[in-house]
Amino acid sequence: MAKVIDGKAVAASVVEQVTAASAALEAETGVRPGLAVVIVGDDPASHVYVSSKSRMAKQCGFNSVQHTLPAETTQDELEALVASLNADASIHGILVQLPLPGHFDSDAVIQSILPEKDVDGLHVVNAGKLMTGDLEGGLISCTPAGAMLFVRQTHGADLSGLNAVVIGRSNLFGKPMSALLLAANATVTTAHSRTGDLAGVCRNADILVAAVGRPQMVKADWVKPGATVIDVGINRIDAPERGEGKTRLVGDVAFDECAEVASTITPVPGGVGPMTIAMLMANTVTAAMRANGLKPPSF
Ligand SMILES: Nc1nc2c(c(=O)[nH]1)N[C@@H](CN(C=O)c1ccc(C(=O)N[C@@H](CCC(=O)O)C(=O)O)cc1)CN2
Repeated sequence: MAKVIDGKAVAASVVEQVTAASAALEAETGVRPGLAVVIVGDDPASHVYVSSKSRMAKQCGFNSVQHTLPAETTQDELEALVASLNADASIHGILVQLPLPGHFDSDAVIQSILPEKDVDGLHVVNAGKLMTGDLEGGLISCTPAGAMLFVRQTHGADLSGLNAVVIGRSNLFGKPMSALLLAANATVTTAHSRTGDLAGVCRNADILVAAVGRPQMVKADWVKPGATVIDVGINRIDAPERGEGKTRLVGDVAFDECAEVASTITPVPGGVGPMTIAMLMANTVTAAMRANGLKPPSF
């Protein structure tokens, strides 16, 4: 049976470090890190995530501001709000919860955030810094940064000689995850829905990262014996065994069978998910410290 990574415990230790850094910043400069979270529309899951972000920001000692906008908000109105947050010196981090309702040009909204306040790490300036191996100068997308912390805790900082396969090529996760693994010297394959013999490609991975959004797609015979398996999927499926109409969360990995083959594996829930919010806090204190001429700790 594989070692199961406790994402909640790792996230709690990141939050503890962030809280200490936030207190130190306030003691030295009188400035509290400010995080503005913007949500548009009624998506229930997004509202749960945003509430958790605002709550966690307060717990870290931040000035936490939430803007809740109706689904009918226009592109111009949303970009005007971002512009006002860009100009607000008390706000060091801006996050626009995704997905936005269908009528928005999400990329234009993200690119309107100042790169130094882009705590989601999605602005082209931050994505470009990551791509060119500048891991200290920009802000790194939260979920891949959290997943990478698990990889570092398992394999150390240098992944020379290891094959890593990332299934998924989104800007939010797959591309930055591949870039982080490459920067740590892994030999990286970014696989996706058009990859031929996906199972065979995955079987070559010492580190297998699944972010496809298809419940329990990765099976035991896709996993190299002794591999590290990181599951980024969050899928809600029917769970009639729990009663009529009940559901449960599963990842992109068939956990029970893959745990028999892997040496280390993340669960869903309680694996990568909690790291997303913890690393958002880390990015916010990082942005606030930089804005005040201080060197942030590395998380
Ligand atoms: N602007 C952004 N939008 C979205 C991001 C993001 O990083 N930036 N990521 C996801 C949603 N997300 C945060 O926003 C998020 C997803 C999951 C979790 C989490 O802790 N999951 C738990 C299970 C939660 C549950 O019970 O439903 C877990 O995996 O243990 C936190 C944050 C899309 N949008």
